Amino acid sequence: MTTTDSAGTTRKHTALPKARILVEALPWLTRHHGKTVVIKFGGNAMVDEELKAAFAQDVVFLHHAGLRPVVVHGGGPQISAQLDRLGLESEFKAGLRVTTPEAMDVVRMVLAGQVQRELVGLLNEHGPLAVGLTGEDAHTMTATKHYADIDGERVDIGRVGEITAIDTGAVQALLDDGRIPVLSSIARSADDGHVYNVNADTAAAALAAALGAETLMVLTDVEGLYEDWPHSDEVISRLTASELEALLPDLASGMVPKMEGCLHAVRNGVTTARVIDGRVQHSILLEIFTDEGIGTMVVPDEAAGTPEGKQQ
Ligand SMILES: Nc1ncnc2c1ncn2[C@@H]1O[C@H](COP(=O)(O)OP(=O)(O)O)[C@@H](O)[C@H]1O
Ligand SMILES: CC(=O)N[C@@H](CCC(=O)OP(=O)(O)O)C(=O)O
Repeated sequence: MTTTDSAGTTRKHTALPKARILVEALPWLTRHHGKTVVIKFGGNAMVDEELKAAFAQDVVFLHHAGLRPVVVHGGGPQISAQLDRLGLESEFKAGLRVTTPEAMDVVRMVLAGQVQRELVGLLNEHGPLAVGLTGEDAHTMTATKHYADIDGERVDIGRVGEITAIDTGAVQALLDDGRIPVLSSIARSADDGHVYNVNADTAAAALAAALGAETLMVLTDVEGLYEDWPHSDEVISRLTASELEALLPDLASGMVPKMEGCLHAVRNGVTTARVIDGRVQHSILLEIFTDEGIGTMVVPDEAAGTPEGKQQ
């Protein structure tokens, strides 16, 4: 926009579009204030340094905007790379890593010792905010051994866990203290004392439900849930829990735990679960604070009649 004053001087105003963006954020700031948002940062979305730094900025922004962000991180590709360096194979069944006791040591080392440390470090460049923990800490997550269901058969896939209980005490205390909890998806079993490898999408969804979060946001390396993957890249922008349930048997690999997690979350009190493209810089801010919803949004059946778009 330009203006011309009485002396005939023309000035270009560049600030207005920036102000518009801030004003557009106002209703979303009001709506989300004080609400808990669980953000799952997938290993495949952690592709470069700039993206990781932008992710940290977004999470810190949410914190300063009055939301209560909780990060659950993945690290599948990072675990596979380390196993490979050690000459150990990566095998997946039903979308889950077959985890031998030897591989479990590597999973724990990479998630808690490498990926979590890196994210905590990036967040803490903005202040003393992030505190890392695993599901083992303060019994935040308790697991039991999970068996994969492959064509109706119960298959042993080693030290893979499913969550049986969540104690939100430590996470709530950190949030109340103005911190940003960063969780690795590892949990101890109360049955046998072993530490188990839990899929990070499943862990994030279970935590979102236990915390009574408003939003579960899953950042990955695709635009959202594709309708006919891998044949088309048409993203499903919104679907209800029942619609998602009907789709689940046809989903493949990495999307299975993600969409099962979204379903679990919205069936257990979370208002919306979203799968968004973590390769887009500042995708979290775009999703939370602007009118343009991106990715796939899952809503409870009761919300079926509400308008399209970011109304939840
Ligand atoms: N219907 C689908 N829509 C989108 N992606 C799909 C679909 N089915 C399978 N995928 C695969 O799921 C992958 C994401 O899951 P995953 O590799 O586990 O990522 P992350 O590390 O983010 O958890 C995508 O890169 C894609 O290859
Ligand atoms: C049981 C199981 O498969 N656990 C995952 C845990 C990490 C994870 O989920 O990472 P992403 O989110 O990056 O895929 C694994 O070992 O790869």
